[in-house]
Amino acid sequence: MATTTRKTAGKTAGKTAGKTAGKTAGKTAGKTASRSASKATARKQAVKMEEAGKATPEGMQQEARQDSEAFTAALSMRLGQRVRSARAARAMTMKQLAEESGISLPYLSRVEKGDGNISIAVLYRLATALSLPLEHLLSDNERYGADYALIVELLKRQTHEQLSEIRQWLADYTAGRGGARAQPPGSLRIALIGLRGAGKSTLGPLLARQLDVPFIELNREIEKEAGVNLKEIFWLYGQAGYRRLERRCLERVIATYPQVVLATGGGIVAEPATYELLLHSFYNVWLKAAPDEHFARVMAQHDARIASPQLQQEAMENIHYTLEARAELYALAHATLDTSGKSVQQTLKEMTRLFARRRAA
Ligand SMILES: Nc1ncnc2c1ncn2[C@@H]1O[C@H](COP(=O)(O)OP(=O)(O)OP(=O)(O)O)[C@@H](O)[C@H]1O
Ligand SMILES: O=C(O)C1=C[C@@H](O)[C@@H](O)[C@H](O)C1
Ligand SMILES: [Mg+2]
Repeated sequence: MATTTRKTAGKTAGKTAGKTAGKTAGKTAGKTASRSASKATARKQAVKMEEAGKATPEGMQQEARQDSEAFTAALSMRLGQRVRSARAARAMTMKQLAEESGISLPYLSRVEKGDGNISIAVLYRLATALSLPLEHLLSDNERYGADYALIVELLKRQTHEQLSEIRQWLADYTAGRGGARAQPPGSLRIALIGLRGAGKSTLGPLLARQLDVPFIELNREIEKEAGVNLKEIFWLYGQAGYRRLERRCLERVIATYPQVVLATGGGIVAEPATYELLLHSFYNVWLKAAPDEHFARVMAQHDARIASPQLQQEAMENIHYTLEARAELYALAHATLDTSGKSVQQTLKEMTRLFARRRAA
């Protein structure tokens, strides 16, 4: 009885929401003739993107800059295809899915055709009715084949420690199968990672001199590649453009230097594909410091730029929350050196000891 009541209530709420969403979408589309014409053009472009294989996240991001309507249409189409194929895999009719999810049949039909500006609440109801995690409908996992979804499920059942081992094992396994990224025998690629003021640019050249290997500052390589400075790169190409250049330059450093000390940009760890490549191809050292120390060091370097108390407060807060958000990622490094309360020379000594041990091992 209780279940029936809950189901009915859910259905009614769902139907209303679905209908409203449908109506709103309908109203918007039908408002003016020119709007529906541009919608049709967007859909045509979306089909072209699909045919040209550009409906990948990267392709869509590029296209998005050119035409955001085509991007939205391509996204809706993909979503519709995923709903349709998940429904088909469960041998559910459209009517059954509409009933189970509490979404009106005409609206579901539009969603499946890629013609519904679907809300997250409706999407959640569809995912629940299909007994799928919400992200399944949003991600482009189908690109990776049927094994991928099963591997993800397997991984979800592992502990953090087991996942760490599995990642390492996978890295070795792919390297053993000719992965070009592995460190060749005798190679000594060291990457320094950490937040602003960690000491990557200060300690990097000192360590490289001691080990008698080249020192590379990744941000300088990125500037050389782009032909403009970092500030202009962000201004011209945005964060995503910077990340693409970062990836390309990292690949070039790997291909060029079997031995190197690399100072990375602080945000490299937030880009999973690039960070995986870095972890895979370098011995990574996290230069760790307390947030207050990061702040004091950055202040000492740029005090003219953050002179007002309000800006100082903002900078301090920024360091705190960025470090908190990245700590788990930085901690994946092969070694961590806590530099808080230590001089440059003390930290350098610790690094030297670390690599003497590694070479001896
Ligand atoms: N133990 C220490 N290790 C490293 N640097 C230290 C230490 N103590 C003080 N410093 C000072 O902290 C500053 C570190 O700045 P540095 O530019 O090397 O950081 P970074 O990691 O390259 O930052 P960014 O991400 O902004 O490039 C330098 O001025 C350095 O002298
Ligand atoms: O910590 C960061 O997010 C960044 C640090 C810089 O080195 C650059 O890599 C970029 O400005 C981003
Ligand atoms: Mg630096």
